[in-house]
Amino acid sequence: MSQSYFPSRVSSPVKELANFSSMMGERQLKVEDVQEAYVEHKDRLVNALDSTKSVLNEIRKFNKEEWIVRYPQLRECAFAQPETPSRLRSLRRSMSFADDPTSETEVVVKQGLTRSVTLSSIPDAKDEAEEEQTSNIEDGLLPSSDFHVLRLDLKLGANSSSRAASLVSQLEKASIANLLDDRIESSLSHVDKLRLRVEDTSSKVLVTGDLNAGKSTFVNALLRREVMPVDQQPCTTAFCEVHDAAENQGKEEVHIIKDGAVYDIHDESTFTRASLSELEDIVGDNEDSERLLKLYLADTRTPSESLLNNGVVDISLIDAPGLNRDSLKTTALFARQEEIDVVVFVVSAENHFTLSAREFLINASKEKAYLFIVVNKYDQIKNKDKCRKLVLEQIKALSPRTYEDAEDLVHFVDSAAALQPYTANPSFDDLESSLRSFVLVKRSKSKLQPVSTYLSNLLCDVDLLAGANAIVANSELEQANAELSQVKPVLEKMKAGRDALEDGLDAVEEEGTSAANVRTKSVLNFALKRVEQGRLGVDKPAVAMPSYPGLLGVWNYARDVRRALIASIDAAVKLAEDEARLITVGGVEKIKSLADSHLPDGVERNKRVFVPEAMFSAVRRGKSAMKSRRTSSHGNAVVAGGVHNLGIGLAHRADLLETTFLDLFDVHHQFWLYFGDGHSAQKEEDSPTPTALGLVSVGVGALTMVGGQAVGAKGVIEGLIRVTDLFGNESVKKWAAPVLGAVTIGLTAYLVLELPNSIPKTIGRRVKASILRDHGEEETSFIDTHSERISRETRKVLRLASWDLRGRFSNALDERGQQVKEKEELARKASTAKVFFTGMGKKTEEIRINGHLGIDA
Ligand SMILES: Nc1nc2c(ncn2[C@@H]2O[C@H](COP(=O)(O)OP(=O)(O)OP(=O)(O)O)[C@@H](O)[C@H]2O)c(=O)[nH]1
Repeated sequence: MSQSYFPSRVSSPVKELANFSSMMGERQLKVEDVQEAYVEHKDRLVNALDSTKSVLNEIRKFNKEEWIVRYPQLRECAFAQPETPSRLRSLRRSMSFADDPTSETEVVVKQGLTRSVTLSSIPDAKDEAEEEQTSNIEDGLLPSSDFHVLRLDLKLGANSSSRAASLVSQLEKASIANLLDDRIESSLSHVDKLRLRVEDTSSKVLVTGDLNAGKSTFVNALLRREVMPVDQQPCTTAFCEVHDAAENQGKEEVHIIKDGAVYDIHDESTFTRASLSELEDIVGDNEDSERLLKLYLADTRTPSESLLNNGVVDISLIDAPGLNRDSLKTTALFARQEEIDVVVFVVSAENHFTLSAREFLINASKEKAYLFIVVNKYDQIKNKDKCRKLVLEQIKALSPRTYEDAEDLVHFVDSAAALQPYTANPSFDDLESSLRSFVLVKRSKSKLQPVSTYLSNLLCDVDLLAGANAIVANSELEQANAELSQVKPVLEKMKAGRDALEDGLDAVEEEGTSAANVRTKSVLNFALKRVEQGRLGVDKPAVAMPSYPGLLGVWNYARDVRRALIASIDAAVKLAEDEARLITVGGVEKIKSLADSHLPDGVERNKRVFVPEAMFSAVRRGKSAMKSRRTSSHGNAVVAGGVHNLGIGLAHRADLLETTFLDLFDVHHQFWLYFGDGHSAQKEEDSPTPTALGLVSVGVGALTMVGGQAVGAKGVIEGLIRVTDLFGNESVKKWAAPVLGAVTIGLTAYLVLELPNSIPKTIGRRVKASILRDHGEEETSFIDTHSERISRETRKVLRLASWDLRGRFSNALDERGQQVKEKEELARKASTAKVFFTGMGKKTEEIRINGHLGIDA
């Protein structure tokens, strides 16, 4: 089944009015039937006009509020396949739009009473259209693929400059839609006028003919009253228009229209009133000027008898002057007027057609194919058959179509006799009946048919417009849906993954930060422990542990050991930072992979390259920072630790590098290790130079150290007390001093020999103590400060990276959300438009069927 935007044409509409002419041929035709058919036709047309109006208004409203209606342009299809049958090729059109002339779609345009536009890619539609087209061509309907009524004059003509033409092609959709709206608006006002015309029941019958042919007598016979003056000498030149007195409030009267005035029954200034009895004089007085008189007559006969008061159409009879050279032009002009529905030509059976009559008839038959001919004074003719034959032959030559319907249109009568009361005059009755039907048929042709044709054309245009727009709407709907099917899942996926991304980023940040923290603590803990033991804090330090140069170089040795140990702490901090860098690199990589799995294609990834080396550095701006500046390999970057006096850069601190005597013999340490509370020792280490007490302490220290190792602290103290006691004894004094001196010297020698081992430990302890003192004297403080600093920096970098991803994700989400919203809106509009335009095709079809449009009435 083909996909068509319109229903298939419903066939066999009622054809009463189409059969009017043939009805004319039926002698038994009843006047009432014709009247009824006319009224039905009129009512159907009025309904069709109203429905068309509402359809046009709907399009205008839709154009303004919902959808910019596109204006299609159809051209002979340039790209139809050569093997396509020529008949089918004639149906193919290349459709483009005025606002987009370059994009062409091949369509099949079904033309005829109805019109549909179908995509040529739909095979069934081609076959259907082909059949339709063939039958229409056979019916004499020529194919036309352009607009009839709603045509927009977008082309500036062949002579227009190419610049102007290109301007036209660049017209925007909206401006073309506005032009279309204007066109529809003017069409609507035309529909209003047509409605007035259809509803206007007045119809004029012009009675003219040769001089003295008996026109006035004929008019009087139709009225069954002697109203029009007969036998006027010389011939009258006035046009007497006879109306039903009902139009003049039932009053019988003559209105003489003033020269140059446009007659208005309600405007006294346009005419002068006179009584019917004055008519003869008025007509007689107006011999030289062609005046128009309005006669209002009361016709008392029933509607089925009366011509004037027939109940359907307000017929007015116009008794025109007899044709002569002077009046010929005026009468011919009069006959051409649009409101003249029927021309009744009165010819005398005695005289046949004069030269003026022939001239008039030839011209009139061009304008009005059928003429109603009254051959008057037939009673005067002896050889009636011969006369009839001769007259008909003349008519055949003058108006062939009238001749064809001669039985209805040519009447041989005796008008004078029709005026005789109580006299049967069947031929005149027959004439009257035919005339009345003819007036209605002609009226149908002259007033209803043009309306019907206009409506048919207009509805065809609506079909074309709706069909083309339905195709556009459908393709926009398909496109919007296709785009939605791509964009929507992306949006859904992003929405669904939003929490996972948040959790993932939080986890990366937390894990990275905590890993850096733990790792720093472990590295520094390890390093400090080793330094305390007199070993380097890291395995591969930049500054190696010096080798012991001997007693003479002990001072330099101590200084070098101190420097190496301090540098190794620096190295440990650096190591912790390096490890944090690695952790950060890992975190950044994880964030990248989160970006890959959560950011849709086409979203730009973070282009900034992460430089781990840039971590733990900051650009110094303040002067105060100059003190601890430490230029790194990254230009102005200063290692953070150096800036904050937190560790890295210890090897550059003069206070820490200063070597003291206590580095050689840490007497206080040893002493307080055994005798103190373990805390006070540090206080004593503030003194950078050896004091007297310090020197004395060396000996005691050495003693205690030796004693501590050899005999135990308690034993040494007890020994010392005993030694003190001995000094009180005079005999002991003599030998005790040399012995004590010798012991001291021995012990000192021992300590000196131990120096290569003890110095690193001593210095290590002192260095650790100094560093810890710098950091609030809490052993963990130094480590915590660094682990916090390093983990904070790690968090900072990871947070920046995740913020960037969050930002990109949120922007992409908003963008996709917006896209989906836009596409959904597009799809909604296109879907509404598709339904609207498809429905429009159905509506025009209904109007056509109900209004019996496109039928030759
Ligand atoms: N016998 C006979 N005489 C008729 C007939 N019709 C008209 N007449 C006479 O013909 C004469 C002229 O008739 P009018 O009706 O005045 O003719 P007209 O065509 O109106 O004349 P103009 O307007 O002057 O051209 C009158 O004397 C009528 O009585 C007819 O059918 N039979």
